[in-house]
Amino acid sequence: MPYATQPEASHYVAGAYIEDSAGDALPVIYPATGEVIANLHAATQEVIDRALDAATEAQKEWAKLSPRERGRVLTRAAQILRERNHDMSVLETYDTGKPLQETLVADATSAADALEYFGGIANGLTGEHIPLGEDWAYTIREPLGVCVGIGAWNYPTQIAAWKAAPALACGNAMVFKPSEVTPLCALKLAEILEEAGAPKGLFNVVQGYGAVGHALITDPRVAKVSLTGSVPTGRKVYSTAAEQMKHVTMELGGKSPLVIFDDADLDNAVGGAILANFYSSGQICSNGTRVFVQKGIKEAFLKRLSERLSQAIIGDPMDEETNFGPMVSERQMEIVKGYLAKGLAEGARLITGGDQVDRPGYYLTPAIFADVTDDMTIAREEIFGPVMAVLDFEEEDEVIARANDTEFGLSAGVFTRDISRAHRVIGQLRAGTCFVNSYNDAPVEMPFGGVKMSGVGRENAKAAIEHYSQLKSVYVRMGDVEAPF
Ligand SMILES: NC(=O)c1ccc[n+]([C@@H]2O[C@H](COP(=O)([O-])OP(=O)(O)OC[C@H]3O[C@@H](n4cnc5c(N)ncnc54)[C@H](O)[C@@H]3O)[C@@H](O)[C@H]2O)c1
Repeated sequence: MPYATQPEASHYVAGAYIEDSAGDALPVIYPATGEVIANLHAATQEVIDRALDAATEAQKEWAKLSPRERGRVLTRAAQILRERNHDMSVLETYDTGKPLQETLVADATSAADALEYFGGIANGLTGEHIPLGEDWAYTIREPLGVCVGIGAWNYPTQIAAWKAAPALACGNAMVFKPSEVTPLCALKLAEILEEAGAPKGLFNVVQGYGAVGHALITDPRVAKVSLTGSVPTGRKVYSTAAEQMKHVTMELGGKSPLVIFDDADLDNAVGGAILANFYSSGQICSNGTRVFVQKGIKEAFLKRLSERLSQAIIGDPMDEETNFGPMVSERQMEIVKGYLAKGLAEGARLITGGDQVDRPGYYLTPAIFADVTDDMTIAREEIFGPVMAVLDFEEEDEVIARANDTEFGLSAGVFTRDISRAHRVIGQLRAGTCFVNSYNDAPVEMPFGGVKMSGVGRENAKAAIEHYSQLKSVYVRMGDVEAPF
């Protein structure tokens, strides 16, 4: 292996790599070959304690710094990340299997964007002055304390940074637990933050399965948990956090609608549907996997889509020509195969794809089902793989009702040349993150998150500040106190 994928140790705590081999084995598998590329261990309670103690100590000092000084550390970390973009992208590809063509532009770069953004606004996080006649009040925006971040496996660098950047900007410390499937990238982020001047213990990484996540969120030293994961995990984590009244951010799953009207620009709509279903081999929470296509454009849409899909270059993700990589794990590939079989059994028409590629690793060709109906399993459940379901519709009101008929509400998109219709429809779709004539853009300046079962709270943009800080109100009396006795 030309690139060192085995880290010095499993965890990064208080500014150093530490190991405790008593923890459960955590092998790291390269999805493109099935090879083990690193051997780690899940954190033991001792490691968890050390991380939470270090974070508690570091947070006190960090919160005393001026916001400008905190911001400067984040901005410097962004710069280092950009300088190391190539190595970070290679590591992201080893961790996830996503093609280097993607990771070079979407992962460490997005993480750097977040650090830069929150570094930039740190010194603008002020309270307000409230005039009350002679008296007055003011508010102070205070940190929460120690925050726990728990990640999913599809965007390991980005998820870690999207949580760390606003948390640290607000004066919090963080203990981050990456997904057990992709544990490598967050360790590098911890190194870089410290190199940029973050105090030891401010951002710690502990590895582990769900039990480690559970131990972190039940610990009284923790003030907040931000989870990126599935709805079933979100339910558990939210209810556990509620027992100690902890703050939460929940970035969960989706089954988002992409609505294509027959006046849409065909190539843009097809491009949008590809981005909404096949980028990162379909392993994106906000994907528009229910593609509602108006009857007038349906056949042309399917034809153009099939043509463009034949241009997918499936292969070695380290080859920059490759634009479609493997699934993250054998388990995920088997889950997706199960959905493909259900789609066929329930009567959907497979237009193309869905085959396991004859090579090592966990490759499935991108699949399109047409004639999908609302009640089919592939139209109701999150698949988290390269499977597009195309559903027909005729009327605007009809498609809005059907698009909203889901427990999820993460994202939604509309393609049409009629600008009034675009905004009218988006206005009625129950989703947190929406797109007009586009899909899956995630600039850090725009809030990201879901409604209904897809989540609570928002990441990115100024909105994230609300979720990593709390207001203290102070009433100031200028005159004498009048008491009844
Ligand atoms: N909304 C978003 O921003 C977003 C982004 C990416 C992925 N996702 C969602 O993530 C899911 C795929 O990721 P996944 O398979 O890693 O999700 P998952 O729910 O299986 O795991 C997510 C994380 O939670 C941890 N975990 C599991 N049980 C836990 C428990 N009881 N207590 C604390 N932590 C626990 C896991 O170890 C992992 O780190 C999909 O549903 C996808 O939609 C959402």
